[in-house]
Amino acid sequence: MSYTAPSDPKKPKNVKISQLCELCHSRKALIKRPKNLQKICKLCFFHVFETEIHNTIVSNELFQQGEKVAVGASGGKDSTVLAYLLKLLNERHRYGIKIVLLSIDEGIVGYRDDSLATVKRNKEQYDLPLEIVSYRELYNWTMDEIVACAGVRNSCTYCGVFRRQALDRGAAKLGIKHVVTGHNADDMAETVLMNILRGDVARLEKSTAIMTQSSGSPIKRSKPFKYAYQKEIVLYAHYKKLDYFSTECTYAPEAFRGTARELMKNLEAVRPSCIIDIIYSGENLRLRPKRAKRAPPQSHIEVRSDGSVSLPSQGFVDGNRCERCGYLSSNSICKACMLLEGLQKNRAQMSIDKDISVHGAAKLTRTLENLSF
Ligand SMILES: Nc1ncnc2c1ncn2[C@@H]1O[C@H](COP(=O)(O)OP(=O)(O)OP(=O)(O)O)[C@@H](O)[C@H]1O
Repeated sequence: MSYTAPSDPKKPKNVKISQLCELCHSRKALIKRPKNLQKICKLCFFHVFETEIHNTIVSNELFQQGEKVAVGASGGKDSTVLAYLLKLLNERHRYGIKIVLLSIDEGIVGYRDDSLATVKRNKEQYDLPLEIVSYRELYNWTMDEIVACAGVRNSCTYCGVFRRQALDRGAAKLGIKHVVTGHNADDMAETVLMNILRGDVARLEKSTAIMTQSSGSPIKRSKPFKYAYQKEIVLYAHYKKLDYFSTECTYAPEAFRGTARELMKNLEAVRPSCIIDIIYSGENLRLRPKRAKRAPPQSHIEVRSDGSVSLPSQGFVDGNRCERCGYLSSNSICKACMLLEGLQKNRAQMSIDKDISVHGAAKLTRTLENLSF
């Protein structure tokens, strides 16, 4: 096939045809796309990455003109790129949305305080309003205190339940009904895999939805990065020189999620498309209709053998309010309040044990190790 000389005046000299970008055929390829191994230049990478996110937004009709949207901003790579890109695409394609950064301060010293400093800089860099809501003000606990009381094993469960509710409450405070998060394709494939491995069909059914809404809540959540590979998000942040916080959470990810993540990484190394393929499989799974007869509702918090926590399920009623905190909840008592109750009991028990302990710190350590809900 004959090669047509590019019209790009910046065409590099002394570059072999095989080294040229596979899309524009004029600039030198610098990036091997993790998604499809295509060799492309930096500008074409920016263009395809931004276009793919725009296509996801448009084809799923994520936004409406005039809508106020809160970006769940943690200061990490995903949400930083999301905030930057949404602002860019909103201006370029006139979505007509109003973007606000919404950060949750979980109270993890040496981690969240540093990442929040990044979000505060992003606020200035992108000229977007920022709202910060803390676990301390909502629950009177910080994650550091929760881990000291309940151990590190279930920290992700506490943090996940509290963060979901905190994002909802933060959005409600701002009069916003749509929260977007930086969950990416890797996160989604990992969740599908985890639910398959656990046989958790109820969660499996919902795990690939781009837009979700908790029963009883007026606030919807969406994931514009549903099809974006983590490695491409990192490359984009790197080449755009975005200011983000790259330290992992002080508390390790939930044991089983960590294993699923490792498995996903190994699969991706052999077959990069498997991330999208798993999402595609999840999207097309059709589960058998549920049988009318259901197991009696679980009335206690169960700790599974893999270390994860299962919360009791009750009859779902839309528009309900939690009897304790008064916030919208599909259950009579919301999950956050159930977890808080367990924590309060543990705190009381711990202080009794501490008082009567003859071995002081050793006894307290033993108590922490034996705690379960
Ligand atoms: N403290 C927080 N405040 C606001 N939003 C958050 C917070 N933590 C997580 N999120 C939202 O949930 C998404 C997924 O969070 P996760 O903890 O999996 O982090 P992640 O994959 O490392 O993402 P990121 O790189 O944005 O931190 C984030 O991209 C962000 O939109």
